[in-house]
Amino acid sequence: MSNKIVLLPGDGIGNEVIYAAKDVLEAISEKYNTEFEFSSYDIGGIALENHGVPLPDETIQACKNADAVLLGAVGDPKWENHPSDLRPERGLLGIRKALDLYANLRPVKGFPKLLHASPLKEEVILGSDLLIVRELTGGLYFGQPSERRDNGNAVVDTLSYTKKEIERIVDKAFQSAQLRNKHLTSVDKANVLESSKLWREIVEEKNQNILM
Ligand SMILES: CC(C)[C@H](C(=O)O)[C@@H](O)C(=O)O
Repeated sequence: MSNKIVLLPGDGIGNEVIYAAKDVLEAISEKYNTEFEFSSYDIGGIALENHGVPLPDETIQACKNADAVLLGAVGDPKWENHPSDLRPERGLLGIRKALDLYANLRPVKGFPKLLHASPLKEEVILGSDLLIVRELTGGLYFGQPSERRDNGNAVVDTLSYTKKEIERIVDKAFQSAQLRNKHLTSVDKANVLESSKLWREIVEEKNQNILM
C-alpha cells in the first residue's frame, strides 16, 4: 500500500530540510519495502508569489487527502510590511486551523556531536531532553478582536480559550509525559491572568485523576 505524503517546503530553509527528509523517507522506502507517494504544494511566501494568497485551497485539499504532511518553514523579510492577512505566517496559522492541528510537540535534545553548533552553552544543552507541548489553534493568535485602535495609537489582542481546547492539549501533555519520565511542568501566569487560572485548574484536576 502506498502512503501519500504531501510536502510543504514553504520558504527559506524549508526546501533544504524538507528535501533532506524526503531523502530519508526514500531510503526507508527501499530498505523496508514501503511505498511513499510524494507531492509538493505551496504555502507561505512562495504561495503568495504563485497564487496571491498564503494558503491556496488546493494546498488545504491535498493535506486533507494525505496520510502525512511535512512542513518546512514560512516567512521572509520581504513580506514584513504586508497587511497581516497577506503575510506568509497566515499560511501556517491557516493550515493549523484547517487540519485542527492543536498539539505542537517540540523536542529539545542535546546530540553530543552537534553541541558546538548550538547557541546555548554546552553544559546547559548536554544531556537535555525535553518535550515542549504548545497549544496551536486557540489563544492569543486567534482571539478576536485583534486590531489597532485610536488611529494606530493603541492595540488590542485577545487571549481566549474554551475549556475543551485546554483539556485536549493538557491530555496530550499528560500522555506524552507518561511515555517519557512521567514529569510534567505546566507554564502559566495564574496569579494574574484569567486564562491561566482556568488552565491551572484543568491541569490540577487532570493530575488528581491520574494520581487516583
Ligand atoms: C510563523 C509563526 C506563525 C509560527 C508561530 O509563532 O507559531 C512559528 O514561529 C512557530 O513557532 O512555529
